[in-house]
Amino acid sequence: MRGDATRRRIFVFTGPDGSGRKTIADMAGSTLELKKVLSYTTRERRPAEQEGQDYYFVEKETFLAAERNGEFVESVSIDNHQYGIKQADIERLWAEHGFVYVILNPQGARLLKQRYGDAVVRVFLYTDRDNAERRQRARGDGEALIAHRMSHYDEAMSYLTECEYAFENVDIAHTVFAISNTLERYLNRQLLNLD
Ligand SMILES: Nc1ncnc2c1ncn2[C@@H]1O[C@H](COP(=O)(O)OP(=O)(O)OP(=O)(O)O)[C@@H](O)[C@H]1O
Ligand SMILES: Nc1nc2c(ncn2[C@@H]2O[C@H](COP(=O)(O)O)[C@@H](O)[C@H]2O)c(=O)[nH]1
Repeated sequence: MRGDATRRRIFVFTGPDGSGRKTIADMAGSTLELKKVLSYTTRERRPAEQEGQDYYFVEKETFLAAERNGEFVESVSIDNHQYGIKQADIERLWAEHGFVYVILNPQGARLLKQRYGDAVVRVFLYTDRDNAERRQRARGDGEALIAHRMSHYDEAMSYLTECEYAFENVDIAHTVFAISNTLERYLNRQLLNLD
């Protein structure tokens, strides 16, 4: 059975802003056929984003009611917006698919690890400050927002040593290949355990 405790893993992609977490997580997730656990957020949807594919976009009142109801396994406030992952979503996808992934900031990654222990495998992605800034600028982010995010760069980087794996994301294809190889071994190990 795919969802039993020995086959459940949640791969958490984390790291500083601009390191390429979303890009790499979605490519590695697709390569390894992992299911994505979507976050709920109160921030506005960006033009390129789709409801139910990038996030579940909800009103603040809806988010807070779910939070009071204990539905989130972790929730954080970033730049006055709420973000969170629901326990029911993780457990449903575990039951259906076994191997899932999420994209979280280091604070959320830490909370998820506390909650699910060995089922959580954290993949820390990083790049140097110049690259992180350049990438945000290249996608059109404003200077004030970039400066604000970069003020958290050192704090986010300090989480690297707590994570199970860390990869410098220089070349996208190379990074996805290295991560997929690493996590593939995880999936195979689980398959062998069942034999
Ligand atoms: N190795 C890479 N080389 C060049 N550009 C990259 C690389 N990885 C990602 N990018 C680009 O950098 C930008 C930021 O990537 P992404 O959105 O995946 O980062 P993130 O860590 O999720 O950051 P944020 O939370 O700020 O969105 C995107 O435009 C993406 O296409
Ligand atoms: N702890 C959590 N962090 C989350 C969640 N969903 C996204 N994120 C992180 O938020 C920031 C901003 O994301 P953006 O899409 O608004 O640019 C980024 O660091 C994400 O990784 C969540 O549910 N919990």
